[in-house]
Amino acid sequence: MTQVLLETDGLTVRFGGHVAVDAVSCAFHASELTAIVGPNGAGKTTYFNLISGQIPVSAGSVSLMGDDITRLSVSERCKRGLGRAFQLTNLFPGLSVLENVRLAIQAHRGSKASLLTLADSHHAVTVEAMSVLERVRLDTLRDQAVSELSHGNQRKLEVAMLIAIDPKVYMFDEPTAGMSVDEAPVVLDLIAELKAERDRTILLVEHKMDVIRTLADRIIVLHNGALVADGDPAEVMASDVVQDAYMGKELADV
Ligand SMILES: Nc1ncnc2c1ncn2[C@@H]1O[C@H](COP(=O)(O)OP(=O)(O)OP(=O)(O)O)[C@@H](O)[C@H]1O
Repeated sequence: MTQVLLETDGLTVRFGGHVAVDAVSCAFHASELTAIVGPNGAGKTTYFNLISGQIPVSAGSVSLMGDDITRLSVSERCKRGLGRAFQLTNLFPGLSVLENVRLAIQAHRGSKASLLTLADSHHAVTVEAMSVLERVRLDTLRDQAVSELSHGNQRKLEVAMLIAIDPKVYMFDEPTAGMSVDEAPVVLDLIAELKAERDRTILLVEHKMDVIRTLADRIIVLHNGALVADGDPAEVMASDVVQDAYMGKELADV
């Protein structure tokens, strides 16, 4: 088994009396794409929010490459290699496509950029940004203001900005939602490439079964905040527990 990059142990959050994520223990490995599925309100987005630090935990812990990051801020987690698309990297609508990616790269480089001369740094960042934009097929729109992009292209730009900061763990929450049929494959191909090329852990919250079938190495199922199934996609999707969860039946016997 490959290296564990991310792990949650007994991860729990309560909102008043409601347990939205209930003692979820799970390890995620390098080069593995895990789809997180479950019916509406199962706790998938809340589990993501706990991992990325958007909300504090009630109990349990999150570890990244063996380090406990449970008390770290969103930006500290990001610096350590946890990258979440669509919430982490806010777009700057008044700036161009290229400037948005340049800013992501510069923020990621931080003090390292000061080792280069200003002119060299500017050129290097532009070259890197253009290479990322080519990957998401947005290079021809480099000078367009983000506010003028289609919804699908804005989401592709968010993926580009995430690739630019090169995280160890990628978190995607329904990455193709709202995209047209010709836009979605570009993003799905990219996600598949990231796993193969960069040896990264990818977590994907997804409802679309065709996307899960194409990309997932593993599926975990949340139901009423608890982890109720974990394993090979075909077996998990065929299991009684998943059939019951999606049919909204009781899972008292799990
Ligand atoms: N900040 C909050 N305060 C109170 N309850 C919350 C909060 N955030 C989430 N919840 C509740 O926690 C439960 C899990 O919600 P969550 O959005 O994580 O589910 P989900 O599996 O992502 O659903 P969907 O597939 O519809 O996006 C829901 O009952 C939701 O109402």
